[in-house]
Amino acid sequence: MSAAYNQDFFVSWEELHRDTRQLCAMLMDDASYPFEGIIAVTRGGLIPAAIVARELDIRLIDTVCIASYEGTEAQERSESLRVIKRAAGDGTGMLLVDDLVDTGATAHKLREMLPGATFATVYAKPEGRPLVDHCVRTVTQDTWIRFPWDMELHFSTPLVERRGQ
Ligand SMILES: O=P(O)(O)OC[C@H]1O[C@H](OP(=O)(O)OP(=O)(O)O)[C@H](O)[C@@H]1O
Repeated sequence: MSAAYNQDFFVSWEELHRDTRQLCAMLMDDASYPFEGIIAVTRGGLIPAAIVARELDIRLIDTVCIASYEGTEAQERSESLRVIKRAAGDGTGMLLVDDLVDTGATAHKLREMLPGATFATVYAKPEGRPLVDHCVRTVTQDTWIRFPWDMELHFSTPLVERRGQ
């Protein structure tokens, strides 16, 4: 974890599912609803996008594929992004879905490429929040969100044993 992150926020599959459904309810009140299709931002947006597609009965799903270079500490986040695949058009009528907006660097690039799209993320941090139209939950900038696909179950030592009491 980078020194800029001081706390973890663990998200279970159930929480992610519930939060994404809540996002869907918000999206149904958006001026652009119903959406013609979804553009999922790989990779983190793929699972929320599948849930949104199910809830909003959307079958047209495109992707925009973005990867981060392993940068030096001095390298700006925006300079470390590499667009592998774009989505068709300018995004008009489409719903962009990602799991998270953090610094906003990815969102900034997406807005440039797809100015017509409505942009939704499940979670947001303050620096990136102004760049998305909808999100369910905001966490502090120093929080690292631990998504369920990055986790695995482990035995948890009882508190008494951990503290040696
Ligand atoms: O607001 P930013 O600081 O740009 O960060 C947000 C982006 O970071 C995560 O993707 P990541 O780069 O970890 O790639 P992945 O989803 O393929 O793992 C997340 O899915 C967003 O796309």
